[in-house]
Amino acid sequence: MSETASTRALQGRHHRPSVTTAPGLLPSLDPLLREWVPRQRWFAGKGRPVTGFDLVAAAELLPVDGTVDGAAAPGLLHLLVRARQPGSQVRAPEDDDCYQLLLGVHGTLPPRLAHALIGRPDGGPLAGRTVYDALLDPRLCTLLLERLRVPGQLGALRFTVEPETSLASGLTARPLTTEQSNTSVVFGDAYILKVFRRASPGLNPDLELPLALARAKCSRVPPPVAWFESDAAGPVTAAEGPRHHAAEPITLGVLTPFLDGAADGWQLALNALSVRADFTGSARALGHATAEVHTALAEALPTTELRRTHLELIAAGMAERLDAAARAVPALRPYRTRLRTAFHALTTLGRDGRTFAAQRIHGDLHLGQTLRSAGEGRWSVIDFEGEPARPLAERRDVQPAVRDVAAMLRSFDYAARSGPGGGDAWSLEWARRARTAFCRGYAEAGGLDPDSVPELMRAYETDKAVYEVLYEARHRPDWLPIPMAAVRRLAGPDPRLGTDPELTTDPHVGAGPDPYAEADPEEGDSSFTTYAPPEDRT
Ligand SMILES: Nc1ncnc2c1ncn2[C@@H]1O[C@H](COP(=O)(O)OP(=O)(O)O)[C@@H](O)[C@H]1O
Ligand SMILES: O=P(O)(O)O[C@H]1O[C@H](CO)[C@@H](O[C@H]2O[C@H](CO)[C@@H](O)[C@H](O)[C@H]2O)[C@H](O)[C@H]1O
Repeated sequence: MSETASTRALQGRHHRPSVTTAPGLLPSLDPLLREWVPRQRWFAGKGRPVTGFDLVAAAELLPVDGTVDGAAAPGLLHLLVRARQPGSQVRAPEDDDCYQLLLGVHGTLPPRLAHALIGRPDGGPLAGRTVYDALLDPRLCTLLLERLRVPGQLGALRFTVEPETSLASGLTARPLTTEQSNTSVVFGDAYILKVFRRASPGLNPDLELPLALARAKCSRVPPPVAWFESDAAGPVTAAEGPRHHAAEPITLGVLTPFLDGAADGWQLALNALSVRADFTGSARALGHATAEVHTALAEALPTTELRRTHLELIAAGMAERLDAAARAVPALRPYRTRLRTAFHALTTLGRDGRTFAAQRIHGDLHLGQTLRSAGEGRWSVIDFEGEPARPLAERRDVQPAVRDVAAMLRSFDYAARSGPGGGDAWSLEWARRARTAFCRGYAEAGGLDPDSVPELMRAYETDKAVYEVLYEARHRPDWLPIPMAAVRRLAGPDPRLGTDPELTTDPHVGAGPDPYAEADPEEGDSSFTTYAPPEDRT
């Protein structure tokens, strides 16, 4: 759409009461949303019925009865709704979540948007019209970008542009169709807008950390150029933390430069596995990039020293998550006692007087959160939101940086087990070498050598594997065997059953060679096809 047409569409607002204040709006949408929301990939409360929605905030971004050049034009509604999910036996952090919805409203839906259909309300102010997911409609996405280009306020919505930034206009929108926890739209290969689906009061780390990194001149993370927030103080659940968060704005979406042609680390790893190619050069460069990000975060944002009480609390949190996961996933139960030894080890360290540095970290680092640029082959890190299921306050807390390292090590294991080799001996050795190379790169670039903190690494890798078990059980049950294999490995041998063969290469249980002490990953290994990724030049 041209700039003039999109500007006209934004200005085509009629002076009449907004449909968002009509009392029947949410009741009329309720049955449609109850059917549609739980089917969405981003819906966090899977497995528990939704009995209704409460309206937290609503805004009419484009009038529902607007016209452009005399023709009816789709309306655009912005809603924050809280999903009621009562009667759950286990209270998970995401209970009664608030979701951000962008709804297109039109007379009829063109066939190209059939996949975006939500439904046709029977009554209320939208009776007889078609309501659909606006983020799947390129035309409405382009208009959303126009709104984002202009700093200002619309009701509770606030739009901000980073100072001294001029945003291109009239760019064609391309909604992303990849599997993700939120919804992203690419604009003309210049920007990508990430629209957060779960709306938690408080600054989202996916805005906070990239902004801090950009201001600290760290070039490993695409810098936010514009964002939008809501000042609506909706109902707050215990899961979201202390009440004072209700007064904080809710981060709703962030626009960053799009790294055109970049390939994500997950795909690159699977490609390497499919041709039986070594990945150590890439993994090592990724370790460098991760250490650079950690160093910049430690310089830009508060840090602390974790002592006995902190370590006890961390270990207790890990044990609680293990118990909650074991309640939800019975397959985890036989390993519970042995997994806990990793957490006890942390407590013991604290009691022995050991301390560890803590800082802001990525919080959910895995290969899919890394992008390698097309030309230089330079790694960038994205998606600083943290683990989506954790409360925001916890995701914004300082933590040992090696938690990210442990999470990335899990990702190499995931790639080896889900890739073409399906976890055969060659693939597992590929993962072991990639893990070693990543740790080496991380230490070389100034990160804490993971080999120097084996107890911390084991505890965080265990905690991550437990998180993954729950994540897969909820979202991708077919993938459950992958973290369960790690659980078996990390639990160590069952004294009643003897040694698990996989333990011979485990880094943390002391049963096999220490991969962090491995020879130079760049040294050839005849069992590997040589793989030469473009050099990371920084
Ligand atoms: N700046 C960017 N440039 C290019 N692609 C990006 C960029 N940011 C995100 N992506 C792509 O969008 C996908 C989803 O982004 P991500 O932030 O991980 O969303 P989510 O948290 O919803 O999973 C990523 O896997 C990546 O392929
Ligand atoms: O990328 P998200 O922020 O949505 O993270 C969630 O989904 C991830 C999967 O898409 C999940 O990651 C797990 O699977 C990955 C392979 O798909 C693997 O590389 C990771 O190591 C593994 O943890 C992530 O845990 C979850 O929070």
